[in-house]
Amino acid sequence: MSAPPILDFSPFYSNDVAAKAELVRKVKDCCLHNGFFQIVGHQVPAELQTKIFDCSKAFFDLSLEEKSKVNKDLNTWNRGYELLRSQMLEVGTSPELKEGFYIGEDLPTTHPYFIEKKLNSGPNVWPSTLSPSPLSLEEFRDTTTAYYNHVVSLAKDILKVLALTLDLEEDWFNEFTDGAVATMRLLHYPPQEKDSDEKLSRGIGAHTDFGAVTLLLQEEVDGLQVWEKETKSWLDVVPTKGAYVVNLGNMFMRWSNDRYISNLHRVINKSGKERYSIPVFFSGNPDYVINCLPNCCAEGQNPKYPPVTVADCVGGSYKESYGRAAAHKAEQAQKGTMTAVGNSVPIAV
Ligand SMILES: O=C(O)CCC(=O)C(=O)O
Ligand SMILES: [Fe+2]
Repeated sequence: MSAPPILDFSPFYSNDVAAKAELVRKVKDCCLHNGFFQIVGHQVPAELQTKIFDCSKAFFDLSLEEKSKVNKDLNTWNRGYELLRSQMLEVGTSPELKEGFYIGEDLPTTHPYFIEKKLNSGPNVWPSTLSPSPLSLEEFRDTTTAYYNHVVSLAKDILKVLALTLDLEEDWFNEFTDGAVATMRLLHYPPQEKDSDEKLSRGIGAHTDFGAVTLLLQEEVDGLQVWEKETKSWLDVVPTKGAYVVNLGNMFMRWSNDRYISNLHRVINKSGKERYSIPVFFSGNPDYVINCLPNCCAEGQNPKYPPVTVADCVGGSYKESYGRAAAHKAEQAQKGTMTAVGNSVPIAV
């Protein structure tokens, strides 16, 4: 088996019943194998994909002082700038060589999700300048918002296909996708130093994603790798222009009673170039209760996991990973090897 296969998603939008059934079959194979596939033939405009990378570069080119004005530590609902080395997903490695900018649905402070502190919900935060980039702040906001909406809509279409892979009605996930929370992060991975310790250095450490499904757009620089347990090796996911790398998260694996896989992946940027990528994490309606999916538990057997709300399932994983980075940094600071300023990232759920 090689890197995640590239599937043509366009039959989902056509009347070609046979081609759609074939797509469903291929997606199902991937879900059972390692939970990763790539798609082309979606409806996210190529032009928007290019524009959002321009926005991402303009943001990360800002001075640290400017980026720090929208530091995500300044709010508790996971919006804004995440410093280099804030996260540590792989136990035993160094904090990760990446910086990020989090955007979600722009909910007003009067929205019930915000009032009730529901999973990563609240207003977006925006930089106050993009200078010297020629992009205006309005273009930045409009582009990132339009892109986010397109990808969230694609995620819902992918869930329709996932329903079909489980012999369920196409709209089976509607209650889960209505009022869903999804978080997008613009990511920038500076090139790893050539002499950095390979065993410890990570753009993002080996991890599985927390939510239901992740849709990732990579720019042209590679670095993403997916674990293959059969050969115990890391497979490179070479960027394909315009394609989404789609993977199932831990919550979907739990939901399917471990029938479908949430697989390990990581990023090591050895290219010597700046790497940019944009994952969108689709979590679902925070109040929805995840309870073993139909056709995922053998007759007469009990599901492996008790019911859990989306908010508890996804929120718990966030807390754990950021806590790990904070603890590591505190330890380093105590040893006098690193300052502990601005590293802990509390997440409200
Ligand atoms: O940047 C990438 O290619 C992967 C990012 C990722 O795995 C994540 O943010 O969870
Ligand atoms: Fe990931």
